[in-house]
Amino acid sequence: MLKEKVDKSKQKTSDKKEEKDQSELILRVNDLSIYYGSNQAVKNISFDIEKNSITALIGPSGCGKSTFLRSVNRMNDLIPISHNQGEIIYEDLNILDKNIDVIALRKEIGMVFQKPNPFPKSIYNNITHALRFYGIKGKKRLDAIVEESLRKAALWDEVKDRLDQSAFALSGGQQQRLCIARTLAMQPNILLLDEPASALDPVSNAKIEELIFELKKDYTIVIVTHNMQQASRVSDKTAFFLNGRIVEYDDTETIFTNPSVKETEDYISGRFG
Ligand SMILES: Nc1ncnc2c1ncn2[C@@H]1O[C@H](COP(=O)(O)OP(=O)(O)OP(=O)(O)O)[C@@H](O)[C@H]1O
Repeated sequence: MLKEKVDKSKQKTSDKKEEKDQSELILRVNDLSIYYGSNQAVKNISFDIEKNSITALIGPSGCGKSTFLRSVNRMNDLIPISHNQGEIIYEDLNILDKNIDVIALRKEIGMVFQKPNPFPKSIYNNITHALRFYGIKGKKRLDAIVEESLRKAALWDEVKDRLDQSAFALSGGQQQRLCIARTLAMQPNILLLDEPASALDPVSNAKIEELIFELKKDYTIVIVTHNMQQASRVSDKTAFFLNGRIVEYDDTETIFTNPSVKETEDYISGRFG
């Protein structure tokens, strides 16, 4: 759908090998810089994200992780002083291109925030709200999507008998799984998770972590986390951000057992940040 909205001819590449390589990648970040006014929060970062992988973004507070994450589904557009340079290539299109249909983009690239933010509606309507906005109708169809998304978010068994109750009657952990279900209902390709478990109790935290691992089969996940154990347990790749730059990006196992940069080692061993 997103592809229909821009001039495809400009974006095509004729290089077959490159096409093959790209088919295994879902995002390619090229020389991306993001500013708030004159403050450069993200500085010339370049890296690739593979399909159906979990990528953890780690680094001390204020180093640009959330700013980068928000740029992937254009949430930074909501901050008037924010502007950027460079590219984030998704399906041969530059997400940052002004001609991109941002509504369609956010359907394909969903985001879940640190604090659960359900709508002041029933559990059922939390899931169907956006579906109706996108023209998906019919009780049978909506019922099926509600059940499927709640099952995927490991919440169905806990709420199936009270779908008409307010989402606010759920615990924080359940509310966060509802927010994940709401995002999954849109059938996204990529899930952006900004510290999705950090505001939750340890049991809910563990449930979300288990869920993230499960979801990897069907989605590409990019997660910002301050929890080093969590990053090392769930992710395939880890990017270490420092002062707006990616200092090291590698397989998670390498980052956590044999990092090549001293700052990475200092950070993951708790010596700063
Ligand atoms: N809405 C905003 N307006 C202006 N500056 C912002 C805004 N959001 C973030 N910044 C600035 O951008 C820089 C990077 O912030 P960002 O929130 O991306 O870091 P972070 O690594 O995600 O931090 P944390 O781990 O604490 O969430 C910081 O200097 C921050 O002050």
